[in-house]
Amino acid sequence: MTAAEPAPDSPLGPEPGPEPFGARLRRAMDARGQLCVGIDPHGSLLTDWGLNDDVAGLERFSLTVVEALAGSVAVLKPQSAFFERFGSRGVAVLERTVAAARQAGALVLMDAKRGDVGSTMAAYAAAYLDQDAPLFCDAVTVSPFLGFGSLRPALDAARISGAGVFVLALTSNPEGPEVQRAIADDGRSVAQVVLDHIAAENAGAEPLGSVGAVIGATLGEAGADLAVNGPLLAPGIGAQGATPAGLPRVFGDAAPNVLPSVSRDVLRHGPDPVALRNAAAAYAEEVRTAITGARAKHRNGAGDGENTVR
Ligand SMILES: O=C(O)c1cc(=O)[nH]c(=O)n1[C@@H]1O[C@H](COP(=O)(O)O)[C@@H](O)[C@H]1O
Repeated sequence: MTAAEPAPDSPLGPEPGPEPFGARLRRAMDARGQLCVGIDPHGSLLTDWGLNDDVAGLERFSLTVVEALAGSVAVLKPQSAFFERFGSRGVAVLERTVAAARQAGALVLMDAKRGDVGSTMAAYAAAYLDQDAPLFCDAVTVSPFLGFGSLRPALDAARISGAGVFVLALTSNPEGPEVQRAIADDGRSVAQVVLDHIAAENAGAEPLGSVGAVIGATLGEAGADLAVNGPLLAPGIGAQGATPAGLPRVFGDAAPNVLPSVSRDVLRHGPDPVALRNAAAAYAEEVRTAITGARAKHRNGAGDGENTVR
């Protein structure tokens, strides 16, 4: 029995669990727009902001982004690597960044891309998806390339704590296809196998499942069935060359569930909080225009549909 289930003989029925991540994300995207801003404290950005590339600079940078954006952007996505490079003091800054962002009303997606054998995956789940953990987040990115089943401890922990899990499927980097487009024994691509597992996890969830897929906005077209009933994190906008206008072509009918993500192309506007906020708001508006425009076109019978090819 998991912590979310009632005792079989309980006269009280099930305790209401925490609200699932998918429902919280849907509400946040409806209220704030479909946009995730990455907190990626590159050394070069710290320098451009007039900060030292040290722990104090890291903290100033990260908390400035939180202060500027956590009240208006649906999701903030700290990239763990940029904090880990400073060792335990960097991780302490990451803890404070996550806490401040959640406190200010943003959902926090930890970009950690963890993946390991199931027994070790349980420890990663304990690190990010247990409500009592110092680094507890609303969601975390994970890698399925040790087999989707190896992610089970994270999927179970997320369900119990009302958190989300974003599974890499078709990443934005040019090296991804050699693994992700490889064809499995049954004729599906590896990415499609991952997507089908995600769809099974999200079956019946309303308004949106809590297991997401990572699909690069850079792909041009997905070439996979993206109907997973879950959020689709779409990194690669801005510095990697993708644009909000290109989203309908990649995501087709799944566009309402897309969470486009931008890091450097928003962060470069700092340290002025107003400039950061304006840059994020401009992206959120571009996304809204692209997605509502594509829906209107679809209603008039000219939908894209490229995303449904297997
Ligand atoms: O999981 C991710 O967020 C991710 C997946 C992916 O396929 N491509 C990708 O760029 N990312 C992350 O998204 C961010 C992109 O940053 P920018 O290129 O500066 O917008 C980085 O933190 C990447 O690690």
